[in-house]
Amino acid sequence: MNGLDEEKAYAARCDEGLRAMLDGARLNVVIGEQVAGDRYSAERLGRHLKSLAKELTEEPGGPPFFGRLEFGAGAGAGDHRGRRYYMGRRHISGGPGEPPMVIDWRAPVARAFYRAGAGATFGIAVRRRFGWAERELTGYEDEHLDRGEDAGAASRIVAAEIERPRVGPMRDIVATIQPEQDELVRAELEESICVQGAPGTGKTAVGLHRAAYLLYAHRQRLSRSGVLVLGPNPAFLHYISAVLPVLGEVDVEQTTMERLLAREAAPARTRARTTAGEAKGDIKADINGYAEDVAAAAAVKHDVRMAAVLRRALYARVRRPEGPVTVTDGSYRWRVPEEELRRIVDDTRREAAPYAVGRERVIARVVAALGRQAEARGRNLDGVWTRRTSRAATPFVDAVWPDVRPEEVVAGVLGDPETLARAADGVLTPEEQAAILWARPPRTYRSARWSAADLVLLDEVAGLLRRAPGYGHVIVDEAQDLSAMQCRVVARRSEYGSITVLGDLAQGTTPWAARDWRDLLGHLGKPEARVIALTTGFRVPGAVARLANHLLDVLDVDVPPTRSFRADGRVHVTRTPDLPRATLDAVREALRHDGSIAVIAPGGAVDALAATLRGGLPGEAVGALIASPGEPADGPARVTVLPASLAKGLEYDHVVVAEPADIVEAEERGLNRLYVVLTRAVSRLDVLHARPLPAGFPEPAGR
Ligand SMILES: Nc1ncnc2c1ncn2[C@@H]1O[C@H](COP(=O)(O)OP(=O)(O)OP(=O)(O)O)[C@@H](O)[C@H]1O
Repeated sequence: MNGLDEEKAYAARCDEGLRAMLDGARLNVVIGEQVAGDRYSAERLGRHLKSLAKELTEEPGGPPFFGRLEFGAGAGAGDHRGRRYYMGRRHISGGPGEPPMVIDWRAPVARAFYRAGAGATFGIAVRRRFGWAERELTGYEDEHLDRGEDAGAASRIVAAEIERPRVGPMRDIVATIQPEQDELVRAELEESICVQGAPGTGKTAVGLHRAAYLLYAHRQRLSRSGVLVLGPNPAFLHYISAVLPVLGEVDVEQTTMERLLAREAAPARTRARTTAGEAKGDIKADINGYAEDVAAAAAVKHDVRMAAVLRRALYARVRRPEGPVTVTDGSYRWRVPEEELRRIVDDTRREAAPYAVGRERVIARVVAALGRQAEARGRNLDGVWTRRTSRAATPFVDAVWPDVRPEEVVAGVLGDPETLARAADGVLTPEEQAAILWARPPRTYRSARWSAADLVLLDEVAGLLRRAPGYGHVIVDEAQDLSAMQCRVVARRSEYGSITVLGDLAQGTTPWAARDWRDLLGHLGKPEARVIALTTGFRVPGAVARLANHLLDVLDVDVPPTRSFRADGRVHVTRTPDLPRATLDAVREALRHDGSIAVIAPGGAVDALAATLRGGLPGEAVGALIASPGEPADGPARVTVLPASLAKGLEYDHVVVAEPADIVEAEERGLNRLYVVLTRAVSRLDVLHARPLPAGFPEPAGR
């Protein structure tokens, strides 16, 4: 048998091993349900075994391994001296008493697979990478690290994986994680990190693999507290949704800021209208019927000063006690004098506990003061007495420290000029106050119609009222677009956990997008987080990277340019008098190649372009002419038409950009939007324009 046949035979044994594990897990579920001593333990054991079986069943039929390590006999190999390990997406057990057939890519020894090079071999003699076509093992590549060989990223198999045409949702990168990415994936759970990465450097990939790694390394802790992944929009979530399940992790919550807030909010808040405009991040949406000042209102609502305004508005409800509290208790009357009540309220405020906790404390302290008098007269202070006295003291507490809902506070601020003026005095200018005031306030807070920005304000107040439990780890993608107030939403959910912040200052497109990571990290509650730059692009080819780097010069952000990993690919910039016709021609040309195709245009032009393409393309390509990106392109239909505002985070083999000048002019950070759009291309980029190219766009000559 030659080497490849031997490896194929091993792969076949691994498949059997995996099947045996699955059968065993299924059997255990059955036995577990029958053998447990009592119903409680039967249920617990059953649940545990079922989740193990589910994890195994979620495993798609991918290759059982992607790499192999052979450690040398030298001291550098430590405990691994002379051993051989296969690396795969998941662990495959050997027979009883035998070592595992495949080691999980997250196990400690796998670190050597990703990081070793001729400079630091980690004791490895030979690193082998396997090439697969679907389930068929097609070849392998050896690097004799002990002889100074180190193909690194120039490995044929690594290059083929990175340059492959893209179809459907995002895939995992476990076979080809690069050393600088692995460092981030395996950063300690306690450490919060911020990854500034140029387009296509693998930020999203790193974030998702970090989630999978942390769940492996800290399973118990994180299965209690949870891991949350926040993405920019539902299309992006759809695009990334398959990665973690493929890695065996099915319990990670992946959502957007709006969905998180709408779900966690009280029923009244879920009536928030997230209009199509707002979902796109286009804040010209109609909030409370007054479209004109919406951009100005959103800018103020997302400003961190709103936190101070809301705090003041909430605590303005706390009143100075007037008069004593008296409670009749049988033939006695107990009395707490006004002076003592004032002390209780003042002391409680000084303690700065959440508002609802403060209220509980005031009740408890008033009851304790009454109790001291009762006890002195020999009363027995049992539970009944305490409950009755608490009830008697409640009208007083309602007057000085009222129970309140977040909706009441926010509606008070947005709906009543006087309340707002008091809370915002010296914080917001009169113009800013006018910008956020409802012109037609609702009759009560219950009938208020909230905007996406209002959800953030409601969450801020909810956070002032009581502390939310939070997550063990939060991963925030496209974080540069978060406002200060949105950062505080994340901070509240990761106060006792850590975060991974992923983003690119050059891709900031919201009016409040960050220009400096330190400010943003401060708002996220992790000012000390390490900021690491990734600069090697694995998506865009060299020609696209050069074009994007040109644009970077005029974007006014301090980020390093991209170096493309790839020499292939091409860019065509074409002036045309007939944009729809030229788009159709470009898509026809693109259909001659493999992979996905996107036509990215200003929002207003999408419908007309889609209609043109539908009219001019063969039937089978038409099925996927959709405005919702990220959906798997089934069959031969491979074309997506999407607005520039939805392109963030996505990638397509062939990208046709229609009219860059219109994309730039459509919004305040239009040039950043264009930068995002241009960097979606994996292989080929067509830029079509009828109007002159926007300022900052390099002249076509020379490319
Ligand atoms: N080590 C790697 N091996 C193979 N493919 C990789 C690697 N790193 C990244 N990629 C691929 O490169 C592409 C870009 O990665 P990803 O989307 O994570 O980048 P990003 O930095 O989030 O990009 P953007 O800022 O543009 O959204 C993806 O297809 C990803 O799978």
